[in-house]
Amino acid sequence: MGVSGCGKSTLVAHLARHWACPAFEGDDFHAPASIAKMRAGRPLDDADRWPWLDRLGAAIGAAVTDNGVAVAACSALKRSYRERLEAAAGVPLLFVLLDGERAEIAERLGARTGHYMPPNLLDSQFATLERPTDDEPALALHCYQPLTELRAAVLAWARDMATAAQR
Ligand SMILES: Nc1ncnc2c1ncn2[C@@H]1O[C@H](COP(=O)(O)OP(=O)(O)OP(=O)(O)O)[C@@H](O)[C@H]1O
Ligand SMILES: O=C(O)[C@H](O)[C@@H](O)[C@H](O)[C@H](O)CO
Repeated sequence: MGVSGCGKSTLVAHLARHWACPAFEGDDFHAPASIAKMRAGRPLDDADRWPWLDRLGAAIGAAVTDNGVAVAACSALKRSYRERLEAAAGVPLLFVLLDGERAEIAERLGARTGHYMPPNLLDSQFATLERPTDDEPALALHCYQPLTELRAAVLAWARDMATAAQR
């Protein structure tokens, strides 16, 4: 989870390779009207996001039921979005926040090509972001770290969470 361009899709691809598990790209679950809205430089609102979270959550839930584990790249900016996603999945979810400074993420977005999300929506992404609090099953990492370090941190944390859940 995290704002546009923080590195969600990149990390998810690495984790899916490691776990040999299904991977979902949140961008693929948006309604065409939502993609058009973002492309036009207008941020999504709650009404745009609820059905999107329901579709993505259902896909995650089905994959976890079949496979035991799945990973997904989803902004999940507000706590209520994370709760909605988990309710739609029907299985416990763990969240990894890729956090960073606006300037550095803006630089990454500026360098990225072939994506519909305009960099000028970054301010609204940060304004909407509710960082997970201590009572959420979430790990916060700095998105500037090399991917190998991000992956290692997630794998170690997920192992600990799985062990704790079995106790
Ligand atoms: N750990 C990293 N270090 C350096 N660059 C990275 C890292 N992770 C991702 N990037 C680069 O940052 C850009 C954004 O990454 P990515 O598309 O994975 O972000 P995202 O959060 O999935 O974005 P969106 O939500 O807009 O789809 C890409 O150009 C990617 O190559
Ligand atoms: O909640 C949102 O506003 C959206 O999910 C956006 O974050 C984009 O879909 C995505 O991140 C692509 O850049």
